[in-house]
Amino acid sequence: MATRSTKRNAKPSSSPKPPQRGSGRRRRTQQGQGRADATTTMPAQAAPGSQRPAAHGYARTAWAFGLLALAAVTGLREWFGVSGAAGGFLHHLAAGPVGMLSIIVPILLAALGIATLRVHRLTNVHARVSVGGLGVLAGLTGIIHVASGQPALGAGIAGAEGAGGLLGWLFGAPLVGLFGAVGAVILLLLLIAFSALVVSGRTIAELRETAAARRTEAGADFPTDTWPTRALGRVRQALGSRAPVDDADLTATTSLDSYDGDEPFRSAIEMEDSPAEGATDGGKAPLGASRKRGSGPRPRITPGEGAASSRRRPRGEGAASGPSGVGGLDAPVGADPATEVIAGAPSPLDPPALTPRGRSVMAPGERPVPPTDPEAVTDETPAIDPDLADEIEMAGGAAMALPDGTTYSLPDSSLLEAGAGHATHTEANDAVVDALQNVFTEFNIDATVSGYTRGPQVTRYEVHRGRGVNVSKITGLEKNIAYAVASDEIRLLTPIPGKSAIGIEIPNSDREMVKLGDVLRSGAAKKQAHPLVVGLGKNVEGDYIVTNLAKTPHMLVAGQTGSGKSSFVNSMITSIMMRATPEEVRMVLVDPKRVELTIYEGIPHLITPIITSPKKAAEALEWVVREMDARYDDLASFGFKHIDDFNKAIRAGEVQPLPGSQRVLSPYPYLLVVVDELADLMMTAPKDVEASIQRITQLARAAGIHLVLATQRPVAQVVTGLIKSNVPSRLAFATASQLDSRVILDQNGAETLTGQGDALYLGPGASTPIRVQGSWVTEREIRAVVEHVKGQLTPDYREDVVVPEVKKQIDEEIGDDMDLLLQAAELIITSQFGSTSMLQRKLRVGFAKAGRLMDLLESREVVGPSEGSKARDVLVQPEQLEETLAWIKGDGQAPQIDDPGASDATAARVPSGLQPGTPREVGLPTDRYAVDPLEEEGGAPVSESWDDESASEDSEDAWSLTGRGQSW
Ligand SMILES: Nc1ncnc2c1ncn2[C@@H]1O[C@H](COP(=O)(O)OP(=O)(O)OP(=O)(O)O)[C@@H](O)[C@H]1O
Repeated sequence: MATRSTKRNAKPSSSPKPPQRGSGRRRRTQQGQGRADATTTMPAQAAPGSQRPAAHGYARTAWAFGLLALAAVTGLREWFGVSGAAGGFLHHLAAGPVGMLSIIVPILLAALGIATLRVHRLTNVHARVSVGGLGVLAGLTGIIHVASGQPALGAGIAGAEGAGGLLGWLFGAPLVGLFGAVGAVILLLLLIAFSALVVSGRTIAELRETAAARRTEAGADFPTDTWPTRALGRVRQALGSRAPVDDADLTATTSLDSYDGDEPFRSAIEMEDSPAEGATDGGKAPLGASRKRGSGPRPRITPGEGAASSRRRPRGEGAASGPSGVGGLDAPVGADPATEVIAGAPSPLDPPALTPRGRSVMAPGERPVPPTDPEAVTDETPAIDPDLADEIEMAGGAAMALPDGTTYSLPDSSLLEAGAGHATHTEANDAVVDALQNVFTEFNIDATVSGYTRGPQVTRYEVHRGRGVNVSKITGLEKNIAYAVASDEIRLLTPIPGKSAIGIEIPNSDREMVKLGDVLRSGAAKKQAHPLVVGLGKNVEGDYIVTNLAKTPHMLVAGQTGSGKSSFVNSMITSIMMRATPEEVRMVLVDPKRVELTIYEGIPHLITPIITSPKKAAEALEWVVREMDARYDDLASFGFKHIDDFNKAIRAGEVQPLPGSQRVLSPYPYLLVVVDELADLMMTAPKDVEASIQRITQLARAAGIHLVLATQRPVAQVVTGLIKSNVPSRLAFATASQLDSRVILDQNGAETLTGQGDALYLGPGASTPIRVQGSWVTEREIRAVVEHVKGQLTPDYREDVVVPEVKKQIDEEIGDDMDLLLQAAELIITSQFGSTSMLQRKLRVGFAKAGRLMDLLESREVVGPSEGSKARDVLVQPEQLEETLAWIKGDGQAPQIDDPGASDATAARVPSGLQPGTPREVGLPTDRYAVDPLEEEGGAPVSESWDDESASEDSEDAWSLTGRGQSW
């Protein structure tokens, strides 16, 4: 934070400034290798992760070794009495402060030495352990002091050294004086207990949970409905002034401080605080004045009022004028912002009315001149703060015990890199302002570009119309504006939400990347300890945005290929790994594309291995529905409306299992179901998938189950009306057409996005989407985080999520002809007419193929063996059609053949317990139909012929014999 405020105070100035931390890093990034000399002048501690001065490293090492040496000599003296002239001094050093506990002093010194070597930055955890440890030591030495007869200090230090030392005297003597020896010991014991809790970082409720879990592991030998439990329940009831309960009513729960439904103005989105918002103009700030940024207002860039005015001031080199001056836009997207366009920006602490140069009044017609001092470029990147995990823990994140007795640690935030700085103003922006103003002048429209706010991917230019100018006149210029700024991806906002101004969003030629690490380290993310908070990105005003999936509560993510969906899904899963323990959040990942999510295989947050088969995914969704129902059953029987309240009550020990139940209640984790390609699922089992999604989305929020559905095919067949109406949050990346945009957002807009993470986010209940540049996390970062979480715990998969697939044994002979074979079987069974030539005609296949199909049907006992030119016997009844088709496909059992006559012989051949789809054993001459006899014999109909054979029996159409009406 110090870094940021330092930067904000920095005003562009020609006077040399002392180099500042953080700016050096950005300067390096921006100026590239060519400015190596500049970077070398920066202090080495400027960038986190950069090399520290050698002296600093050795000082720490020297301290560490000094402590280890002291531990060694003190240990020799205290444990073995081995020492030289310094023996007495060493003893006083160890025993003076803690008396008899001097024997543990060498161990403490050694631990301190090792910690000094290993820990490079003191965190809250270290502070907590140190304070707690000191408390334990004080309690112990105090008790020793009391137990040793409370030696007075006046009698000499030797007495104290043989008792509790100075520390024991300090704590023991006053307490004995005030409360007597027994009272003092009780207080000191309590001090020890409390300090031990502080060291462990856990609360009593958590310890109870762990103990309960251990009891379950140890078996059901621990009865839960014991008299102490009942007595405790009564005491609680009495203390809480609740209605008296009998033993059987111990399941009744107490009221919590707050319930999930208590939160007014619920919103999934969280932005950074904006203390100055509205302060400048009573809440009607023009664009830019409302920019929210950490601890200060974002500068509002106020360009000149006309293109002519821009000529009055010299422009920086490389800046062109007029529409052609949009030359900045010609720069390659993603070009190094430092070398391309970042030339200067106002200090973020300047009042909004100030120009980037810090002048308080801007003359009409003047435009801000890009300062050349790189210090003036706003570096919005928060310094790497490795305390994200600690902060989440301190903010209430539950510590998770690991099987080896240690605690699960969230990944260190330094695993996610920091991004380059954020520029609030570049020359490219000036060029666009000129171009816009020229368009208004050219078309004789009284409108002014009064300011702009630069986001990572687009800049929003604010246009104010003159008196009596119809807004539609300005919006009607959309195509001309696009032409002038040489971009077909402009987006008009009429008005900018909350402002009387028209917004024109135009892509930056010098786009910035939004690193997930920066988003998760931002104030917006730190404000919330909720484990389902994910880093969304940055909005057009440059504010970091996070969203809480628990409030979302289900999200549709869609956009054309390459638009940034998978990158968002990666950011989302990584956010969760960074902020949630597997005890808090479990995930079901569905990846029909097979490659997108493989990287997460084996993380302990998974509840089932990554699902790649669409069919299994459909089953998994059904499992989610079952899980949701089970959770609802619990909520109903314990009287809660939301899983959060239920979990809170369990943690507080306020929910007891039903009498006679051996169950140990434990909090339910949130369940996040991510489907990376919904289209694949909808193609496999549209009805089942849609029904499951509908049920989950309608009910699952209260059960702590949340769905994220991603697709690159935003069409009505995939994102059906039913799904849309139940998935309230939408994240639209660039789409190919307005139609696709409407499928996702119910409005146009996504078709104008620039791709590569540029997105519109429509929160639940919102009508206007906000534009976001999605956060970006590299595969290297993901691997580091995955490695960290996998290194601590292996996943504990639920076996019932996906039913193991019974391997189908489909005859290889069928190959690609399954569809034809099924059609042939249907024709023959429904017509009860086993004619090869009928198959030829109806399926439009050659004789050889029809014959082969007939042989395959014979092998599956659908028809009997060939009887020369006669039609074959059909062995399966029409009512067995479904069964038979399923069996041919490899599902289900072989249909029962009970034709006593014709099939006797063949029925005897059917082995019982035949595997689905397995052909029955019949000898098949492989080349029986190799040659079409029709062709071979000049077309003479020697084989079965539909007309001839059907007539051969009694010259009647055989089809009509089936009683199914007209022949085909
Ligand atoms: N937030 C982002 N920041 C910077 N670049 C991004 C971002 N998101 C995506 N990109 C760029 O766009 C490319 C495509 O993104 P991604 O793979 O996420 O798209 P997709 O929509 O999932 O495509 P597909 O459907 O084909 O998998 C990425 O390789 C990356 O170069």
